[in-house]
Amino acid sequence: MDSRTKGKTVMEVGGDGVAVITLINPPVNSLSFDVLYNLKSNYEEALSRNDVKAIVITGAKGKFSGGFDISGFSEIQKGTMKEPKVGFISIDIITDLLEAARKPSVAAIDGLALGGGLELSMACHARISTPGAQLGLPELQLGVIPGFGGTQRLPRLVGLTKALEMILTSKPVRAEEGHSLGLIDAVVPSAELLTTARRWALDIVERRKPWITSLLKTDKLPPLGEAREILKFARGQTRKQAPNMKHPLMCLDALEMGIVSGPRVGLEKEAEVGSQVISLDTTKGLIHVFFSQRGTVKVPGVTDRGLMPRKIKKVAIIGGGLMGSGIATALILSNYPVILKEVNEKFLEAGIGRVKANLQSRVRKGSMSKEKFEKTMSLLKGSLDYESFRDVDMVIEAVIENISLKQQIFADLEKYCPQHCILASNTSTIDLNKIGERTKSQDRIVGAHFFSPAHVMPLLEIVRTNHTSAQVIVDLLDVGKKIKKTPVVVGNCTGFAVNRMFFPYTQAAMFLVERGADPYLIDSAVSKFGMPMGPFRLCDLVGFGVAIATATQFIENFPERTYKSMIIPLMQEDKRAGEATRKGFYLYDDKRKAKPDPELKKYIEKARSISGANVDPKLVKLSEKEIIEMTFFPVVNEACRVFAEGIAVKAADLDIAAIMGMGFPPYRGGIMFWADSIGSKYIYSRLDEWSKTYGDFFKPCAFLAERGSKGAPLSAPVEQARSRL
Ligand SMILES: CCCCCCCCC[C@H](O)CC(=O)SCCNC(=O)CCNC(=O)[C@H](O)C(C)(C)COP(=O)(O)OP(=O)(O)OC[C@H]1O[C@@H](n2cnc3c(N)ncnc32)[C@H](O)[C@@H]1OP(=O)(O)O
Ligand SMILES: NC(=O)c1ccc[n+]([C@@H]2O[C@H](COP(=O)([O-])OP(=O)(O)OC[C@H]3O[C@@H](n4cnc5c(N)ncnc54)[C@H](O)[C@@H]3O)[C@@H](O)[C@H]2O)c1
Repeated sequence: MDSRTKGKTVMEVGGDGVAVITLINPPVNSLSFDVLYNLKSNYEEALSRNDVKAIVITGAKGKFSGGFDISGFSEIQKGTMKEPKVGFISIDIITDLLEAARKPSVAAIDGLALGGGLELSMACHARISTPGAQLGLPELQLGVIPGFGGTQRLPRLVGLTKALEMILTSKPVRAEEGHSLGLIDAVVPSAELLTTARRWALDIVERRKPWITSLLKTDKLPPLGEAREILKFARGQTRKQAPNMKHPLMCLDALEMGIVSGPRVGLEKEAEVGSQVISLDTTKGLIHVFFSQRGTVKVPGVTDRGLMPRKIKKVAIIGGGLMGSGIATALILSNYPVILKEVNEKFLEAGIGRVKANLQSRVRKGSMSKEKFEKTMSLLKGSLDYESFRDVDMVIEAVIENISLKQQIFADLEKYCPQHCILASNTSTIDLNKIGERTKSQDRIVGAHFFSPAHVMPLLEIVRTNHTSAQVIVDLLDVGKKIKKTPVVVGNCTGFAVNRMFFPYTQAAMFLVERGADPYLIDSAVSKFGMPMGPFRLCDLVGFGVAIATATQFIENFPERTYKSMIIPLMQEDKRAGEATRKGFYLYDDKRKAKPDPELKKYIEKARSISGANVDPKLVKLSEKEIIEMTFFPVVNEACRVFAEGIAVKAADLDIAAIMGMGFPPYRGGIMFWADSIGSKYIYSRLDEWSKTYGDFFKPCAFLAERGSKGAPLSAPVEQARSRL
């Protein structure tokens, strides 16, 4: 491949008169402009050659196409690439050249046909696929819309309701379902794919198979009135589920236009809207997240050293409580044999019971068969001692947060486990160097910080000390991938990245409430901003025991910037400790529905009298924007400290940690991306002002002060970071 080009196509004309065009752009044959312009040239040639009767499009190396090259969107956003004329690709090339050609085209789909890949195939006159192929239009997930005719052709091939489901959920269907929906014409084994597609194309020429132009089909479309009702319902649902995003509604506009005014007008609307969405802030955020999520596994000095992950054949977990049972579930679900160690029979049985319950819930929901359940459970063995640890490749300790207990366990592990065995701890706050103090195994000690519930939450913080070997990190990154987590490698400190960022968020909320702000209005503003719930609802969910234990660690380690509120301890004293006790900041009914509690005022007033805080009329009447700034700018401040200290290697890793560990809205691009969209100068000036009025909790750190003074982006690489890694 020419080093300046990004991808290409090749065309081979067979003796049978079929031109086979192969999309080549590893790793997923994405449709870059180079690929698309090459495809256009191939078509022009094939259509002008007398020896070509029909065309087959396929993808190299078992993948049809993962869609439009997403980096093209970033380039258009940055202005480093010029946007082609609106509709040039979808109308001029895909519709007028390919679909309207006098020679038929057949798509031969192996592996995946996503986004623009599926759209290209839908413009062909038939689609043949292999059994495992995935077919979908996931564009909305990226903040864009299907822009190569997908909003017009998919409803015409599979019906309006199914098309809306596929587009709005971004979920792909498998080939078999695609076949029954009418999206795929035949499913054949991989080895027969090309021969079947060639034959099918010639059969169309010879009129033995129908010549179907997807764009002109109408048989699957409902009558206009019904279609309008379906679309109205879809709009309502979309407004509810994605209130802060415009592009899903814009996508529905294009879809509706095609149904009401015909597919050509629909294509034009799609092209117009497709171009507009690229510059939306939410789209910039989502595209940043796509690449950042894939970037977390690229760790300078670790993953660029040619190290191969070692095979982890067996894992042991110590502690079958909330976290240990969740981690065990995640591991056995990915076929790792697991030993679960507990202190006695009763606790062991309870731990195994929790794993069982996690899997049974899948069986109940129909996402796991009974057979698979039995098979998965058979990978889990219980133990009360270390004898069975002699051949394990990795241990994950998940006992209660107690330093001396963890130290004793690690000393025992060194005695019983083989020398190559990775010794990981799931501690949320404790310094790993302290945990390993009584061993000589510092190079294989690492943090494997899962989030609760561990079998559901997608983030895994891999915590390395100055001694952890690169090989151990590479091994854990591989395990993370296999158990379908997004790993973020961070340095060793109290709270690591996520909990350090989380803490000022809840602290700021307590600060505001002690000065007269309404906790329910804070929760409402934060939910509207896009967090799954507000800080007070979250404290109730986590439980006050955990909240106090975490706060204690932060007060000990970062006393200068901890706001010591008594609201939670006072409620805890009265045995109202959050959702589990049915009372916390909210009251909970039998269905765990939260409702505000007028009695909360009493605790707030008492806490206020202890801290000596006064009601501040300005803070009583905060706007939603001000609430967001006063709760999230302290988070940005802490994220800056984490970045400056080298706890996170890249700002984008903090974006992913915030999204996956805190529930920060992905369409805002993550904490650092969002901060940069507001500007370091403004954030610095607000924090500086608040720190002068309200104290050191808001004091901007040196990194933020430095970048803020120049208005420099917070996410730009740290040159002189004091590496803690
Ligand atoms: C207005 C003018 C502009 C022109 C008009 C545009 C009109 C838009 C047309 C179209 O409708 C829009 C689209 O098609 S948007 C793209 C839709 N496709 C997707 O959303 C798929 C995204 N990819 C995935 O979901 C997954 O990557 C996968 C394909 C399922 C593969 O998953 P797997 O786990 O195996 O591998 P990953 O680690 O995810 O990816 C491997 C590497 O491949 C890169 N990559 C994947 N897909 C794309 C892509 N579409 N474009 C560019 N790069 C892609 C990914 O980044 C990884 O790269 P690394 O460098 O990290 O290895
Ligand atoms: N709860 C969370 O949300 C969360 C999130 C991330 C990390 N963590 C961390 O995970 C760890 C475990 O937390 P948890 O919430 O699962 O606690 P938990 O109390 O639910 O479970 C701990 C389990 O460890 C067992 N145990 C104690 N000593 C043991 C020993 N010597 N051998 C075997 N088992 C032993 C206990 O019997 C108990 O079942 C802690 O370090 C915590 O900080 C917790």
